[in-house]
Amino acid sequence: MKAANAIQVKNLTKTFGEFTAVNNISFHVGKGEVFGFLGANGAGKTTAMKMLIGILKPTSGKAQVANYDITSHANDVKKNIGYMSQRFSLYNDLTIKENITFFGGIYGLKKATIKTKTQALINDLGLHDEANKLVGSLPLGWKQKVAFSVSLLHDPQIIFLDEPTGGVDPITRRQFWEMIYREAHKGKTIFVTTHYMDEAEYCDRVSIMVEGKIEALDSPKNLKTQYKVDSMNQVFLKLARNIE
Ligand SMILES: Nc1ncnc2c1ncn2[C@@H]1O[C@H](COP(=O)(O)OP(=O)(O)OP(=O)(O)O)[C@@H](O)[C@H]1O
Repeated sequence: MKAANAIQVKNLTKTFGEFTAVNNISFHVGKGEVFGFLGANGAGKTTAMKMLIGILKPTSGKAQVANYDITSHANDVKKNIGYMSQRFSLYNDLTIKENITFFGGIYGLKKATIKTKTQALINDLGLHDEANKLVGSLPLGWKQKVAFSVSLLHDPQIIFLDEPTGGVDPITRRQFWEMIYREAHKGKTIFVTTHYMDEAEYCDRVSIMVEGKIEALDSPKNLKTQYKVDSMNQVFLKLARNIE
């Protein structure tokens, strides 16, 4: 497996009883790449992502994340990745500062580092007036921006984002993607699932999962050429919904 890749997946499969949720998928993600992981509801994205972040054991196949085997070195994988999901991110009943301190502690950062990082994060996001407010009182878009920054506190090489912008307005989504690009330019690898096809256009490469299998994988430009359509939305509809 090539060391230059941040993620390397070979014949990864997960079955639940008779049902195959992830069916023999193989792909790689290069360092510093923004990789979109798409699929309709139930296609198997979350199951695949859970295996890659080391919390679900594959039935068969192999994967390396940050050069660690996801089965034999799951704890090393966890230390070297950031994770953020739309469903769970921050504690609503803690302030922004308290959330940063709490997660910094979980990531094993020293007190002084947490203090410096807290200030940097608040400065970067321009959240001086909100730093001592409960996260629950913030608009969703702001929560997600803070959650993304918190997922970066321990300086992970790879960041997994599971529908990070679900339910967020278009302007905030655009700002969120600017944050993603900034991290990619620093050399971080971004693995992101989304249901927004305009966001798929922002990815360097995109894979589309259908019923547990990866049916397409290429840059948005090449996929549009391959499927002879003008948008990623049409590519997705052709594949995931089987519409001709
Ligand atoms: N623990 C489990 N036991 C049995 N079936 C499961 C389990 N986890 C997931 N599945 C099934 O595997 C399939 C893929 O689910 P998964 O959550 O990975 O899809 P997804 O692509 O992430 O969908 P969504 O976009 O809705 O989150 C679904 O049919 C789901 O019901």
